[in-house]
Amino acid sequence: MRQGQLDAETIPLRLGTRRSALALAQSGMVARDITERTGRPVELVEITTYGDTSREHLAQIGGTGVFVSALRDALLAGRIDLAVHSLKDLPTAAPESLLLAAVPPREDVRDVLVSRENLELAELVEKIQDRPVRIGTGSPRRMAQLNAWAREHGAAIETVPIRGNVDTRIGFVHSGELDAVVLAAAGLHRLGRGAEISQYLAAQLMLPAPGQGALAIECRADAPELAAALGVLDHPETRAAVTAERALLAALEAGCSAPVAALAQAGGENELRLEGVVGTADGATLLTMSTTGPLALGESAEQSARAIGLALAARLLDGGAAGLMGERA
Ligand SMILES: NCc1[nH]cc(CCC(=O)O)c1CC(=O)O
Repeated sequence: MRQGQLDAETIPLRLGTRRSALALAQSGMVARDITERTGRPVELVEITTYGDTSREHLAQIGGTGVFVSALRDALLAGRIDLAVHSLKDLPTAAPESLLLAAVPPREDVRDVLVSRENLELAELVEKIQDRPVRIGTGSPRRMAQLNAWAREHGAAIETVPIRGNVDTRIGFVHSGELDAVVLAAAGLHRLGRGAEISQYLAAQLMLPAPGQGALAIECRADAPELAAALGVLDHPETRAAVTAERALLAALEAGCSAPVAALAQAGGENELRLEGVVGTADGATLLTMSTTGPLALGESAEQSARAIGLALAARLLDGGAAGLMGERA
């Protein structure tokens, strides 16, 4: 215990983070933000997760949720006061003992291509005629949409499952093993590596993952005062958007095991427009639907956003999503 510190507000908040460059960058930004906006000092506590050390493919060790559970364990054990996650890695089922204290403003939601000679997708296809264009991604969602694009354009693309941190993935392009990799713009921006982006993929080509580009700041439910203090970092429009996207994902997870993409964006006149894609990883089937609903803020915000996600999920399931097989994005 520190001596002479009677004022709890001067004791640093312990912010749990993964040790990857991206996690440290994200956590550092949130830590600075908290200190700036609440005056409270924050210290980073590095937590090693199984996902950081395992060489197995993500799908084999249960998806990106492995990154989250070690942080949640540390929260529940009282080793840290708050955790920062990439929202897209957060399982849709939240433990009741934890609170989503804040969802800060979203970064760029798009996926991007980092490619050899800085070429765009169409240019790669044009240039490489003697073999399929090799594009690295371990995400069935990205595979589905890349393969659907290839079918539509009569292009030969081979999606190559890869994993690892941003450096490792981009390294496959520099080594010549792959022609391109697909990554989230948000991660590269936060790492200060936006200059390496060869192409921003439009949502019509590559709808992002539910929650992509957004962060989640989580704390224990038995710390309501801390949750309220962290609430100054919350961006209600972003929270509403990711709530709709994640409600859609949760409903589809219950009904099918196909890759899912979803993006909600505030439109004019206080509307939230939600688009969803469900497909097969080979891109042979891609089901795309959208809906709009009220962008409610305040008391009814969560329920209203969830309803939009559930409504679109129901339509997608009706439209055949339930019959699509494959792995989850
Ligand atoms: N699944 C890993 C992951 N989780 C969050 C991001 C990027 C940052 C974000 O989307 O918020 C990434 C890397 C990527 O998909 O390129």
